[in-house]
Parts: sequence; structure tokens; C-alpha cells
Amino acid sequence: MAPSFEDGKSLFNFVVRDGNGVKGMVDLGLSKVPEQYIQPPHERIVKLNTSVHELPPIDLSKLDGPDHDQVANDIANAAEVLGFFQVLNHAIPLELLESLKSSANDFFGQAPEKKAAYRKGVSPSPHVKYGTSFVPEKEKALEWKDYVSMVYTSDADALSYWPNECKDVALEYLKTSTDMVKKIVKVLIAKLGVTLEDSKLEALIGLRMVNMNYYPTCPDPDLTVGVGRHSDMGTLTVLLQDGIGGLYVKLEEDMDGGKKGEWIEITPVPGALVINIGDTLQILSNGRYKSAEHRVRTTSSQSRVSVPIFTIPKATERIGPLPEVVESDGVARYREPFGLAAAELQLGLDLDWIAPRARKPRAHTSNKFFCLLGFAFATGHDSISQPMWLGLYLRPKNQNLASAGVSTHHPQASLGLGLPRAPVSAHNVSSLAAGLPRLSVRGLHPLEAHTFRALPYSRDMSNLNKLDFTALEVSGINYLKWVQDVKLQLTAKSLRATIEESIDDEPVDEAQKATIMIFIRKHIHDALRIEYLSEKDPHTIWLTLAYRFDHQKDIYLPEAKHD
Ligand SMILES: O=C(O)CCC(=O)C(=O)O
Ligand SMILES: [Fe+2]
Repeated sequence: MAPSFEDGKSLFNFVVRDGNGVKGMVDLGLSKVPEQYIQPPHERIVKLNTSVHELPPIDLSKLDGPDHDQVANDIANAAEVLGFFQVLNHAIPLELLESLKSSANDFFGQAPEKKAAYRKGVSPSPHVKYGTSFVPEKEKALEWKDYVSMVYTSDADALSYWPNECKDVALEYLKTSTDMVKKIVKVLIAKLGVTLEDSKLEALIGLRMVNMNYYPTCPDPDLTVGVGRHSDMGTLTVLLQDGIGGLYVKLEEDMDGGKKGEWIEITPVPGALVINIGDTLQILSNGRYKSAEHRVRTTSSQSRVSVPIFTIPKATERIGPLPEVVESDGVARYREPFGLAAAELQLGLDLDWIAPRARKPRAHTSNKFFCLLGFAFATGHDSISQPMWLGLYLRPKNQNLASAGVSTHHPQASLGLGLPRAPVSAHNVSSLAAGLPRLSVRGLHPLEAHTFRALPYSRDMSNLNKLDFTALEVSGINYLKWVQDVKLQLTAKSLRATIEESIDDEPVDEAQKATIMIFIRKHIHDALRIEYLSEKDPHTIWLTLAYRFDHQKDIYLPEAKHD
């Protein structure tokens, strides 16, 4: 029977709202790809343009023997070049891997109403969610994928709420893989010349989630994607794939068997697990390890399952480049800590509110009061150009938790979210701290974001944050040095006049203005950038910053002189 959906809305309701999923649609019998699933040409995965990944899998058991150093080098090298590698002898029983694949098939093979019981809003637990595509309400073209995600909080919670078809194996998988994840992260951090305490290591992988992905057969794989390009935002991802294939990774730099920008396939190796670096490790390593973009092609012959485990830093972790690495690299390639300043804006709290007596120098002291509570959650995107990040932040005042807020790294969204503007009670704060799941932002539950995937924003982050010189701090502490740097750069580009004086008698070149605005925005702290987002004239922003920070000459002059 060929499905007949009167319009796009009825198809959407059938697949998404009623929880039939892509599988439900395909099971009706489908001869062509519905319009909603047709990707724009630049997002399609053209097989001819891809190549096969030749790197041999890494034998993890050798980490415990005389070949430790060699294996550690192989791991670090793969993390630096491709950001993906496969491991064998990982100590996770092969029978368990087989059971995981069959459990995934069992779960998705059930009647739609059984799966639909775990849909957003009706699932018995906020830690379990069945859904389809990534953010179907927002996407212009949907992904050809159904999934169930299970966030681990405790064994008891998992055994009570995770679906019967997969809870035992998924929990076993999560537990048996944890040692392996720790080993790999430890090796990667050690190769950066940093020794990580066990508690820190635990914290970096403190939040864990198992997903089961199901990619039904597709009438035309050339038009669709199973998963669109993205990078994973956590620390490390472990991925079990079946034998069908279709996982492609974008090369971040030239390597044997491929050129930068090419997509290469991570071909299934029996018994192996795929490991990939997430954004967190990329940031911690100051960009040395690659959180590579990847995506999944659909197939017309057979359905495919994959079972990733995402490991994510604990809510209390501040994520920034490791100081030792920054020191040896001589530059911090990411702002630190990730997302900190945006929180301030989101809270709507001026520094004067939190530390009235610390007004001078502004903000300089306030940073100490901040602690990044929730890392960040990718909550959705409106086409690939509008990803949105959310983070939950706590700001203790004199050691007492004073306020909490939600922050976003998406400038437009930052204006629109309803955020706590007043201090919240200690009770609220501790419940936020203990259970991120209880937080709700405009009815949007962070964990309902269902996968902790970073959308292409992380691409921007890694590219845009490569700075020519140190960005202007929110406190303005480095203002004088920053002014010199900007002037130098703009002089070199013959653009200096446009910021320093108004050029009333000359026609204003809008393109030049835009170029300088981009340049300035790139080199100021997130908080300042968001604050001055609507400013279009570089001369005005230049004067505003001078007005704001120039008084610090008196305070910082001795230091500035040494710069
Ligand atoms: O299914 C796969 O092979 C990859 C899935 C993936 O990248 C993800 O869920 O983040
Ligand atoms: Fe992924």
C-alpha cells in the first residue's frame, strides 16, 4: 500500500507527532522520498565524492603491555589527524555488541504505539526519549532516522525507566565501556603533557547517554541523510555500528588516502568500536585533537542500526583549553571558560548587582564569582545556519549560591529566552544543580534535546575563534594592549582611519565597515560581542569601548607599559 498523505502537515503528524517515525512511514510502502526529506544539494552525500578509511583499527589491549607508548602514539595521532579511530580488544564482550544490535532492532521493530510511549512529553522519564530526526519542528529537511536516547543517572533509574527491549544490554554497554573511555581520555590528555587526576577524569565524562539509532531503508539515498553533518559536543563518543556502513567523516587536514575537506567512510570492522573526539576534548586540547564533522548516508537495501555512547562533562566543569597546553602553545585558541560571559547577560545582572563594592575595576573581580554549572546543550537549530546552544550557569555570591541562569550562545535566541532575572532560592539552585533535567526553558527541557550533538556552530567556533591576537577581556583589563593590536592590524590593512575618526567628508564604504565590524567582534569577549551586537558602525563601537575602558589607564598603566 502506498502511503497517501494529503499534505506536508499530515505526513509530519504521522511521523513526528504520532510517533510512527520514519520506519512507520517506510513500512507503509514507499516508492519515492517525500519532499520533507529531500536535502538541499550541498547537504547530500554523493558516494562518488567519498573515499574509504584505510587506517587499521587500534588494538587497545596493547595499552597494558610493552607496546603502550606505540599505541598511545597511534591514538593521539588519530585524534589529531582525523578525530576518529576504531578499536579492537576493547574488553567489551563481542556477544554484548551483538545483543545491542539485535536489541536496537527489537526496539524499533515494535508496534509504533509501543515506541510512541517514550515520545517527548509522554515518556515516563525525562531521561528516556524516542524520536525522529534531530529537531523535526525546526529542520527544513528531516533526517531519515529514528532514535531512542537514554541518559544515565543511576542503575535503579535505568532499570525502572529504560525500555525493556534494551535496558539490560544498554546499561551493561555503558558500564563496560566506561573503563575504556577513561583509558583513552587519560592517554589523550597525557599526550598533551598533562596529568589528570582521577576525579577530574571522572568529571569530564560525568554525564553519559546511550542512544540507539535506526536508519530505515530509503528509496533514494542520494537525496537524503541519515544524520546530517555535525560534530559531537561531549568529551568522547563510543559508537557501535552494524555491518551496513554509511558513516562519513570530513577530513580536517590532508592525510594518507585523503585530502582536507574530503569525506571518508569509516567502514565497519567486525567486533570493533568507533571512537571519536567531541568538542570538549577539542577545546581542552586547545584545538590539537579534532572534533570532526561526520554524517550518515542512508541505504536502499537494508536498514542500519548504530549505538553511540556520548560522554559529556559533569555540570560543574568549566571547559576551556588546559592551561599547560596554552602555555606550551603560546596562545589560547578558545575563550575560557566556554560560555561564561554570556551567562552574565542572560541573568540580566549587572556586575554592580553582584559585587557593588567591586565596581572598579569592573568585572575583573566578578569572573571569580562565576561557576559554569551546566555545560551546554545543543537544543535545536533552524536549518543549519541557526544552531542554538544553551548552558546553565550558577553564580555563587560569597560562597552562597545566589542566582542561576540559562545562557545561550546564539545571539538571537539570547534575546528571546525567558530567563530568571532575579536571584532564585537556594532550594531551586540545589535542585537545578542536582537535576539539570528539572530545568525548563520555555517548556524546552535541556535533556529533551535528546542528543548532545553540536551543530555546525562548533565549526564556526573552531574557525572563528582562531584569533590574530588576544581578544578584549570583558573586564577591559587588556584594553590598552588590545587597542595597540587592533591599530597595528588595521594599519597593515590600510583600514585604520575608519575606526579612529569619523570620515564625514568621505563616502562611507559599507563593505569596509562590515569587514572591520567582523574583525572587532572576533577580537572581543563573547559578552561584549553580544552586548554590542546591534552596533554596525566600527567608529561608534571604538568610541564606546574607549569610553568604557579607557579610565583603566590609571589602574593598569604599569602593567600595560610592560606589554
Ligand atoms: O550512526 C552513526 O554511525 C553515527 C551517529 C552519530 O553521529 C550521532 O548520533 O551523533
Ligand atoms: Fe555524531
